[in-house]
Amino acid sequence: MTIILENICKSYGDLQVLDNYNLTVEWGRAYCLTGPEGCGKTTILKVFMGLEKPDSGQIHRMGDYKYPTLQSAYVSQADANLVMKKNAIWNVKKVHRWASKGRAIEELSKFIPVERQTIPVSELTPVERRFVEIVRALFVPADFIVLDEPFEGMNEAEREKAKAYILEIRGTRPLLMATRKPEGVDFAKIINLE
Ligand SMILES: Nc1ncnc2c1ncn2[C@@H]1O[C@H](COP(=O)(O)OP(=O)(O)OP(=O)(O)O)[C@@H](O)[C@H]1O
Repeated sequence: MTIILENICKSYGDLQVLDNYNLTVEWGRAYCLTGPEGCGKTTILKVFMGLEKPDSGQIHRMGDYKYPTLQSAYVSQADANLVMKKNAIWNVKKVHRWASKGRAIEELSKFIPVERQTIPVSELTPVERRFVEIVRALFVPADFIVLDEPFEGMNEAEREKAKAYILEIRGTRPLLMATRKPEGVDFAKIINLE
């Protein structure tokens, strides 16, 4: 399955963020969009997932004649998918009605001590919250993996741990990520938007 963004244009008011942008994402491949703050990385991820509608241009989801969008495992920037007053287990479990609490604890325990899994995620450190977002996103099956600044704030050891977890669960699914600084991103083709 190949997903192609073709001649995508997107503006917010007077600000043109994407001007005839093209991207081909092939099955089994990993890509990392990089570039300075505000250059349009998150916008591309959202257009790719079908969360933002482009002003013009085509999105080809080949082989996907039945569904308007594909299912994405999405790690959003700045913990946008987390409910801050709820705990980590609740945030992971809510991703799917069939998700089991036992499995949520098992996965979270790879990154966060059990006693910290039951406090509101607002009281976790920013890096712990990144781990919750990653576990949450990868908890249920999806067609592809989309990561927006997944390793933000992490030291090298934390990043390597998160990376190994993501790559193991990912299998052969396509992966698209975005980051201002592609440090340690040796698993993806770097696409510089500058
Ligand atoms: N919903 C929106 N309404 C108005 N402006 C927006 C909206 N979303 C994004 N923008 C603006 O579009 C530009 C591109 O935003 P985008 O989030 O895609 O950039 P980015 O490269 O991901 O930046 P960062 O590195 O900060 O995450 C920015 O100037 C941003 O302020």
